[in-house]
Amino acid sequence: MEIEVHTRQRNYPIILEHGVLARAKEVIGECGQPVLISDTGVPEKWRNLLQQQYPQSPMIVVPHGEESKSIAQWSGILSRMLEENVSRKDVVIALGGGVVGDLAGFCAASYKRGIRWVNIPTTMLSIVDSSIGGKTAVDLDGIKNCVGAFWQPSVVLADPEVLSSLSPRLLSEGMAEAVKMGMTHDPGLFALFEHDDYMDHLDEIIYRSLEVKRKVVEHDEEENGERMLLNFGHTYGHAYESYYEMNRYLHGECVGMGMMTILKNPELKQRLSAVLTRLNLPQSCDADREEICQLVQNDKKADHDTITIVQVDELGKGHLEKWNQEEIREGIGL
Ligand SMILES: O=C(O)C(=O)C[C@@H](O)[C@H](O)[C@H](O)COP(=O)(O)O
Repeated sequence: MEIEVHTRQRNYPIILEHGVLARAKEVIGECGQPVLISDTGVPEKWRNLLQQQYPQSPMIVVPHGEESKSIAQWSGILSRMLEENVSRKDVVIALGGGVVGDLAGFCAASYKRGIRWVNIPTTMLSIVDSSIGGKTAVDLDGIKNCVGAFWQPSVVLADPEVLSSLSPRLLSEGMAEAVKMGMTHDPGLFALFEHDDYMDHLDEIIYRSLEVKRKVVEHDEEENGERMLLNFGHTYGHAYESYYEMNRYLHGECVGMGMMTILKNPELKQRLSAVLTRLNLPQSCDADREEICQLVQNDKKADHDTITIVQVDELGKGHLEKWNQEEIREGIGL
């Protein structure tokens, strides 16, 4: 199945197809001398499957984990690309989860003022969420995604087969982003998680999430309004990630806790809690609340005294609110 994403920067297809990684080269077509970027967390069989199709291309493999989304890794990869004589006609191919996509995408966005890139997500989180929309970034001084650019990929290859090698924890954290999109935009998507057989609907979960994301990105490519809704759960979620120095909880786990922190409607909160329990996702943590408030106030999206947060009072209808310092404190029960 092909989903076409229309943006001002460029239009591109998401190819959602079982087994598409095995025929990546055929689908991608002419792309100069590609540079492959992956991480040590991507099983060798997937890396080999891509490398076999591009035997002449260098594959740059960074260590697995959020620490790789750094200025040091970014600059190291750019130097390597220069060394490999990568030209403006060549293409970066990212194979991995959100970290690889964000890092490789930002390398593509910044190298020689921007070259094409292809994203091949290998985690649930990156398939349903981060691989589309063109947000590329690295972290700076503990602030997530502080340095980056909107740089849309040229093709996204979403192959659900790669999920077979994912741990249950990684699968669940990715589901958290799909749950989020259900909460803000698609009650039917959320409802799929309210039954124990949700894994039987994996393809539908992926498709519906991609459709939510596509529509939002098409309406608001650079996050001036509607796209902010995709930040549901992220304001406190990013603060939890920073508090634990990006290594105790996974991104999706923090988003789950962030949604529970911010949600006020008791009935919805109960439904979300039941879904998170089903997915084995944490709902709260022992972070110091004063420090969390401080981190929220320093969020890159805070606007001096206020921050725009996303609230959901009715399932499928996220809305934006401006919160001041006091409301941020109240939000976490201080
Ligand atoms: O694509 C978007 O827009 C999103 O907000 C998706 C988020 O789930 C994702 O975590 C995103 O990378 C966060 O972006 P940021 O702008 O808060 O750094």
